[in-house]
Formats: sequence, C-alpha cells, structure tokens
Amino acid sequence: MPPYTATYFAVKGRLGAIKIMLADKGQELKVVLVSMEEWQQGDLKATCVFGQMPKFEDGDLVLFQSNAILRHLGRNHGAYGKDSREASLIDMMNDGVEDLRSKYIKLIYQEYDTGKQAYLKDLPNSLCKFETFMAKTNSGFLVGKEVSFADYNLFDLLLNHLVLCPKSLDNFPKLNDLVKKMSARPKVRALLDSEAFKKIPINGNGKQ
Ligand SMILES: N[C@@H](CCC(=O)N[C@@H](CSC(=S)NCCc1ccccc1)C(=O)NCC(=O)O)C(=O)O
Repeated sequence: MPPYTATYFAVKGRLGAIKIMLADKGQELKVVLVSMEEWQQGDLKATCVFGQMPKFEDGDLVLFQSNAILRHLGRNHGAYGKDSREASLIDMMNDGVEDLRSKYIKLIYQEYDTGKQAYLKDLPNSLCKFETFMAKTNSGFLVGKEVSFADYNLFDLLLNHLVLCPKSLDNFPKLNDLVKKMSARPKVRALLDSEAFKKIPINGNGKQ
C-alpha cells in the first residue's frame, strides 16, 4: 500500500508539483484519476472539503488544497528550510508562486485566445520578482541551500511557461538555472521522461 494517494483529474494541473516533489524524494504516489463525467455526478465532489481536487491521502489523513499538501510534504520530507526563518521565507515565495499560477490558470481557462499576447507581455513583471530574489539567495534555490516545496512548485510552473512560450525565461538566468538544476535531478528527470507523466496534458481544456 503506497503511503500516498492523490485523487485528481487526468491533468498535470495542481498535482504536477506534488508528483515532482514525491518522485525526487523517492516516495511512491498512487494516483486515482477521475473523469469529468464521474466528477459531474457529484458524489465525490460532495466529500471534498472545498468541493474541489486534488484530494491527497497520507494514511488516514485526508488533505485538500494543493499548497497545504505541498507544505505537509515539505514538513515531512525535509523540504521546508533549516529553521523557522527559512520556513517563513519559503511560505512567502510559495505564495508568490501561487499568485503567478492563479494568473496562468485564468489565462488558460478564461482568456487564452484573446489574452495570451498581453499575458506574455506582462509575464516578465512577475518573473523578475523571483529572479531578483534568487540573485540575493545565490544558492540556486529560492531559499537557503536546500530544495524546498516552493522550488518544486515554481519549477512545475516554469515548465508550463516554457511550453506556453519557449523563450519566456530567456532574460531570467536564475530561473533558467533552476529549471536546469531541477530537471537534472535523476529522479525528477526519470519522472519527466516517463510515458505516464508525458501523456497527461498540462491543463484540462487542451490549451497550453
Ligand atoms: N485552491 C485549490 C484549488 C483547487 C481547484 O481549483 N481544483 C479544480 C481542478 S484544478 C484546476 S487547475 N482547475 C482548472 C479548471 C479545471 C476544472 C476541472 C478539470 C480540470 C481543470 C477543481 O477541482 N475543479 C472542479 C470543481 O471546482 O468542481 C488548490 O490549490 O488545490
């Protein structure tokens, strides 16, 4: 019985960073895929605390909210900084990642056809904030000397943006280095190269 089970749609979406982190930490993850038809039937939705997925099970602990799941795994797998100061900075940066992810999701699901050009024009205003912060840390990670759950989250989101626009990180060397560094971690590389990971679309509407 793998220690972790995630229940989600057949998309990378808000499960991608969780999958990457668990792979890198050598942890098995059982994924239960839910079709839109099953979801719209309503029974599973009614059991979800906020009526949404991903749902994450760690033994008898059931969690929702992708960032709460990342923090839970960060606490339990040494990816939440070396002390409370670093943990607070990691929380701050992960909230920044969530802000950018929310903008990305809005583009993909609500504004893709008319808003992609404007989104990409404005994107550097978000990316530069992470670039500037990472230039000060200078460890190759967002905070401290070790990888944190916020790094996995940012890495997953940057991969999405490289699909959206392959040149999106060209003016951001620290972010480019993070993508290269994370991609080169053997267990991350193995996941990203796996057929199972590659066959799942990034988003649920075919846009990327
Ligand atoms: N704050 C939550 C947000 C969870 C969330 O938005 N979940 C979505 C799926 S994650 C996502 S990126 N949604 C974008 C649109 C989408 C909907 C359904 C399938 C695929 C994508 C969901 O369960 N939608 C179904 C519903 O609300 O009834 C979190 O961080 O987990």
